[in-house]
Amino acid sequence: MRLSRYFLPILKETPKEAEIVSHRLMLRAGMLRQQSAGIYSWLPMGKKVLDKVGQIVREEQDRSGAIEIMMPTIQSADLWRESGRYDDYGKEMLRITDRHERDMLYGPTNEEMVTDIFRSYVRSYRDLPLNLYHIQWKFRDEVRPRFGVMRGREFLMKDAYSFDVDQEGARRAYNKMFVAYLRTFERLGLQAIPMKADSGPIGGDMTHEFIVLASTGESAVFLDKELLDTPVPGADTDFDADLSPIVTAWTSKYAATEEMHDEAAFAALPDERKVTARGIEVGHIFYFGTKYSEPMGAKVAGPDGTERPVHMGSYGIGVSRLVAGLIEASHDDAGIIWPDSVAPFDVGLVNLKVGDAATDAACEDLLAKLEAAGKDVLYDDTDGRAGAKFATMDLIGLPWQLIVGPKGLADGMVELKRRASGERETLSIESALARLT
Ligand SMILES: Nc1ncnc2c1ncn2[C@@H]1O[C@H](COS(=O)(=O)NC(=O)[C@@H](N)CS)[C@@H](O)[C@H]1O
Repeated sequence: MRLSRYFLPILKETPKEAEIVSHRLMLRAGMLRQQSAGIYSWLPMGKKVLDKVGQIVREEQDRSGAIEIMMPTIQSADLWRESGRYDDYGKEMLRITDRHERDMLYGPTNEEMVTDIFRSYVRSYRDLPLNLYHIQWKFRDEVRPRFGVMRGREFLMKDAYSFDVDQEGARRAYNKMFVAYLRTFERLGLQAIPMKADSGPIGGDMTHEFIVLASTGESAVFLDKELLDTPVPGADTDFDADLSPIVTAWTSKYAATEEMHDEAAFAALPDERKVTARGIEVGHIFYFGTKYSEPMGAKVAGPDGTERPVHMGSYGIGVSRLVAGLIEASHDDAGIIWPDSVAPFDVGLVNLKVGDAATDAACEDLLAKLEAAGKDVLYDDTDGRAGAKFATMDLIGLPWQLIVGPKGLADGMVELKRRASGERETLSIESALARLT
């Protein structure tokens, strides 16, 4: 992509309304534009990252055996009356009426709708287990949306829903999602720790929040340092095997958010293992039994022929929140530092002397070769000053900068910079291509 033909509205100043670094950097790097409180347009580079995050989430859901669907954002209030949540949900729910005066709403989540889909087709335990998910926009009329997309009103969520014949089956579904979440956040380059959450009226131990440690996190968290070294299951994980040993390894050490913190238990840890930090909740998984299947009549006939309501769980990941979370976890004073897996472009190609025939030719050749090798390149072919070009590249956080100027070219050399380490290397064009492809 040539920068001269792209749409990258970089801001020179730091927007004063942005209180946390990810909000500041997303605005300055031309990724995002606020349209109204908590509601944003995703500009080209922001959209690219959002899609890459969503794709990694999708791949790990699919790997675990979950099946993708797409439910609408607008829902009928009738479904929510069946579950009894229409009145409970309060002011967070955006309630609307259509031209026929029918009560509708912009979905904050989809338990009722997915249960309606399930009950319309599934009748037998032989059709279980089943996990349906989608990656869809939600609306929650937060009283105080803030921190940019970290706490928005319209936000992108992956929400999955599992259906099983009994609690044991539901635990297996829960464990699959637990492992899928560990893999997802690791692939995003994040250290996300599962923490026991409040299981509410359902009770039990099957509810965890996945927390990314970051200084601007909204919640205080307490954990055993050994969790930071616990291995994440590999891509060859057999999701049909018993995953409980993995879940036990991650849940048998102390980890709690403020609301669940047990000071005495934490105090029992040796000092060198006590970690107190702030965290960002990037995922939340729940088992809630027959809470929706009972009132909505989602049931299956068991092996003995008797009908029973299915046992369900729901599993959310904040896809748009993750874009901000990634920046909180990976930035420096110069700007964003994207992990390779979600970077909007793989390489920033910088032409230090646009209009100089040799430099232009070398850049065109490098662009063609890198793209032919499947690399996504942002080529800064604008005629700005070198300093401004470097500042932009550091701000937008591409993993590699390939810098081409007439002096280096005279010796057949170019400069390669690794954004994360700041390491710069002068090397031949061939060597640079070899490093990048
Ligand atoms: N206002 C918001 N802005 C951005 N992300 C949010 C917001 N509210 C929740 N999220 C993200 O969405 C994830 C799931 O949301 S949730 O409320 O915890 N869970 C659910 O909605 C369940 N129904 C999961 S299907 C959260 O872990 C968080 O990462």
